[in-house]
Amino acid sequence: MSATRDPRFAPRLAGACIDFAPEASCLEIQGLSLAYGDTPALEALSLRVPRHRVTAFIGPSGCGKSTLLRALNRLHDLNEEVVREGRILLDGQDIHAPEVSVAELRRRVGMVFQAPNPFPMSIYDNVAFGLRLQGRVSKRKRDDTVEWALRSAALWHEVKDRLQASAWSLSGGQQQRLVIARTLAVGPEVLLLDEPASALDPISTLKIEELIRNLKSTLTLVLVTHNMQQAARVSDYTAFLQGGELVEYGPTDTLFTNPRLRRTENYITGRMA
Ligand SMILES: Nc1ncnc2c1ncn2[C@@H]1O[C@H](COP(=O)(O)OP(=O)(O)OP(=O)(O)O)[C@@H](O)[C@H]1O
Repeated sequence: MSATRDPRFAPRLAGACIDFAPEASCLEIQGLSLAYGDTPALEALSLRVPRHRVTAFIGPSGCGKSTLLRALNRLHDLNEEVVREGRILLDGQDIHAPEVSVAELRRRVGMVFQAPNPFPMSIYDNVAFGLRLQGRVSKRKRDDTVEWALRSAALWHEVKDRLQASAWSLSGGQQQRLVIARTLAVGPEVLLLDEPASALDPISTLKIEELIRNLKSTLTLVLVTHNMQQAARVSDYTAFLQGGELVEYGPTDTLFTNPRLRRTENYITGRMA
């Protein structure tokens, strides 16, 4: 489905930022400011992330892309230096509300990092890991879910005959797809991807990009990338950040071909590192 054919996704421009109807939004960031001690990293940032779309965060090094992504599943909770203001809503619920379980939030909002990080165990056990933590699941159900997750991560055909082999025997690209399968196995609604292909060769990168495009039929995806061609290839919407601020947010094709602000244009045409 095209990003613009669904009327809920019709652009509502406010300045240089698109907005979505609340019912079309999966995540809503409201006035989020975040500092590491005295050093501000995000400044009163507001945006809605549309459901079942790929949204890319781009911007120069240090602009706050990863900080923002990590805030979406509360990865800053253990950093006592971090000071936060503002709210993040997942399906309308404040993710910092006292009744929210962080473990359940992280099940619903999965995260994949730059370097593949499979656990030191078999391929099967990696994917089954989260299911085992969830408690009693029959072996039959576990086997079915492991197969489903590996198929969804486009890895099943490469590993189905060696599920008991060590995950570390896989190539880097296969390991990253295994990590995605491990995340999918617990049934997330959102997948956060922090430079998921930057450590991979070009063919593995294309496989991850194809996977991201395919997963949006069932998931909401948010991608941090340094690679503007990658953002252009896989995302429906792009948010450009600079100095911790949201500068421009719009449909990816518009933002790359006809940005509304000079700051965005300077960045995407390479006039700024
Ligand atoms: N754990 C931390 N402690 C202190 N400062 C941090 C921490 N993590 C990030 N920062 C600072 O916060 C700012 C934003 O960093 P962040 O990693 O979010 O940027 P980024 O856009 O993802 O950068 P890059 O593209 O280089 O990964 C930077 O000034 C960075 O130095």
